[in-house]
Amino acid sequence: MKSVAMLVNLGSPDSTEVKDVKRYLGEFLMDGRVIDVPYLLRAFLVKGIILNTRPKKSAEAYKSIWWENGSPLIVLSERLQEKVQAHSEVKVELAMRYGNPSITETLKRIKSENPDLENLFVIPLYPHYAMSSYETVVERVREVAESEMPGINLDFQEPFYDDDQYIDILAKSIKPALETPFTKVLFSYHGVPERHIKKGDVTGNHCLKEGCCQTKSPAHAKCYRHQCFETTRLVAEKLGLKEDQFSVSFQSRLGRDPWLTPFTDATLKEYGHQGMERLVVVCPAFVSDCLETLEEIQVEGVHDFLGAGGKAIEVVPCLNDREDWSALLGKWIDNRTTV
Ligand SMILES: C=CC1=C(C)c2cc3[nH]c(cc4nc(cc5[nH]c(cc1n2)c(C)c5CCC(=O)O)C(CCC(=O)O)=C4C)c(C)c3C=C
Ligand SMILES: [Fe+2]
Ligand SMILES: [Fe+2]
Repeated sequence: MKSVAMLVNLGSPDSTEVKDVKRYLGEFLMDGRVIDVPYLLRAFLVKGIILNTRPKKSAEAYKSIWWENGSPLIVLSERLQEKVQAHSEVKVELAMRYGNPSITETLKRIKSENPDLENLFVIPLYPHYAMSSYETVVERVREVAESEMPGINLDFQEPFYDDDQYIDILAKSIKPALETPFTKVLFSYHGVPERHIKKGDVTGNHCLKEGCCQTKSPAHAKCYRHQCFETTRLVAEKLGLKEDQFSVSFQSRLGRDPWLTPFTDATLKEYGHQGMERLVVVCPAFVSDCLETLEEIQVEGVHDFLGAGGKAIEVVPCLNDREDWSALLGKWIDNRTTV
């Protein structure tokens, strides 16, 4: 069956100009799986409130991390695509959920370059299931493919939060930071509103109760919190970390609804106040470094920790275009496709 593979990451603005950041945030936040309220209320919140103030502030943040050749997230995703291609027999394409290269533009090009295409294998570049990340990629690809490439078989890589080879690579990426004596490893994941976890609970009655994420349940197939805890547990086990040598927190919240806790910023300040000797931070929800790791953690987070009295902190880079990670993606592609 003639196949093409497509990696999909979140996306970034086209530039750090306020108008481009505004367009990008508009597309991102008008996604009903990100701000999950009825359309009219969402339009009021996003267009009437958020887009009046946030783009200017976000543009400043993007300026502080932007590279000569563009957004780190895009550049790193392109490098990853190139490396994965070197490990795969089938053509590997790249699209972004928001901004460019868009899913629509990419599927149109794939179709025109491969008139005999039968199968598209999609890898959302998220280890964990969240309606605002993994699920929105799957649904958007389905929607666009229905009009741009009807009849083509669609196959999606499942969230890989507990895949043994992925865990091994993540553990290897952290190991060098643990060669210097350390106090703790903080696993900081992107946050989501608690409501999203409850919405994804197929049992209707499992999530966000005492010990829920540690109690076996069919809800876990879509429980972002459980999957983050599992990645943490498996990596900690691989690295031989004791219970008091690691913890989990959630970063990047938006709005006033309850989001997953504990928050990363509060945790970093608390560790700083304790005068912690040496903290290692890793952000496994992101496979590519981006605004949320380079600015929120490496600049703001480090400043918060050291400012509160912490002694030393090291932030582990995301997997980015590591050779072992690129090879694993290439293997997943070749196992699921034929040229
Ligand atoms: C793990 C993946 C992500 C989830 C889940 C997620 C949920 C989520 N995000 C917002 C709001 C924003 N996120 C922003 C940036 C951003 N988010 C992710 C990943 C996930 N988001 C990444 C990789 C990035 C960085 C993009 C880049 O260009 O580098 C932003 C934009 C920046 C800003 O203005 O702060 C917003 C806004 C919500 C509301 C949400 C879940 C409901
Ligand atoms: Fe759970
Ligand atoms: Fe986000």
